[in-house]
Amino acid sequence: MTEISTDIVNNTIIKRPNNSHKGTFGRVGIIGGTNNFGGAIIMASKACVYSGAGLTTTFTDPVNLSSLHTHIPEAMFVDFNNLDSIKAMLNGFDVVLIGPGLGTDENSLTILKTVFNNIQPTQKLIIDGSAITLIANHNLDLPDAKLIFTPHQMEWQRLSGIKISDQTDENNQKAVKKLNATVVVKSHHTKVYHSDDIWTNPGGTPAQATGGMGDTLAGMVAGFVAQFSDTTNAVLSAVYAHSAIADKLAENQYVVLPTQIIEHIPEFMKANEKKTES
Ligand SMILES: NC(=O)C1=CN([C@@H]2O[C@H](COP(=O)(O)OP(=O)(O)OC[C@H]3O[C@@H](n4cnc5c(N)ncnc54)[C@H](OP(=O)(O)O)[C@@H]3O)[C@@H](O)[C@H]2O)[C@@H](O)CC1
Ligand SMILES: Nc1ncnc2c1ncn2[C@@H]1O[C@H](COP(=O)(O)OP(=O)(O)O)[C@@H](O)[C@H]1O
Ligand SMILES: [Mg+2]
Repeated sequence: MTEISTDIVNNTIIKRPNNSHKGTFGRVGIIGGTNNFGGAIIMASKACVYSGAGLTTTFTDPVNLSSLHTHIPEAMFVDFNNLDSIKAMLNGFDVVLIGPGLGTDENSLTILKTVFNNIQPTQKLIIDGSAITLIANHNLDLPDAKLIFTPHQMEWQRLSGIKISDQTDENNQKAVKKLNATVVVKSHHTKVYHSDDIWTNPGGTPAQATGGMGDTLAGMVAGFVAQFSDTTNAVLSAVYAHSAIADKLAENQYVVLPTQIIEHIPEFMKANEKKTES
């Protein structure tokens, strides 16, 4: 087991090339936010944009539209009930994130199945929150894509069948290999599993125990994976950055809000960028 180091982070966040444009930094589609979970998709979308993704499109319930644009006008909007739009647009994304606030009703299931049936093997698909619960509840087959899961311990129990008390590295790793995915098992001491490798996140604080904290992480993972070529290192760097920002804020705050973490992402990335252009 390896601790995620600042070396990984500093070598992942590259200095941006001068001859770049928004297309250089990835196109991301983010899907979720039923009418009662609009905050989740707004936080995920904002975290993705603030992490530097070039173009972010949010597929959500139309009830969230004005709120989404008030908080993050940089994100584009598509009605997630329009399955034809999902089908037509999905393959234009480098990265798709599905699940924050998606909900677990029939409509949510239909949206998830539409994504699974249309995603391509070359695309990166991040699966979080309700989408994980839906896969477990309906025993869904996973699509052929580059899969990244970001469950908390109960979502991991639902997906893997491993009770929280039995979630040892050995048991988790066996389940991860069957999924053929990168898995971020979130807790007060988050671990990242990929093939034979296991990383532990050195940071994190109970000041982070607020709804929306994982939605924010999922958006950061999407933004990092969209920009940085080594996908595993991008995931590790997002996990590290999320808690490192929180730890810093917690020096002076009893509670750290997800939206406060989001505001500090660009500053963290600047302080931790690679010193030479690559
Ligand atoms: N503002 C918004 O729009 C928000 C929208 N949200 C959206 O809501 C959807 C549902 O997600 P969810 O995580 O809230 O509910 P669920 O999947 O039932 O899991 C909770 C159960 O798991 C248990 N548990 C055990 N270990 C745990 C651990 N380490 N971390 C966390 N939980 C742990 C826990 O145990 P307990 O706390 O009761 O002890 C409880 O029994 C999802 O789409 C999400 O994106 C939220 O993000 C909130 C803000
Ligand atoms: N006590 C804690 N110490 C460190 N990190 C925590 C603690 N409690 C929660 N977190 C972090 O907050 C996030 C919670 O994710 P999740 O439960 O999916 O939140 P939500 O779905 O409400 O957005 C994870 O990244 C987890 O590691
Ligand atoms: Mg969550």
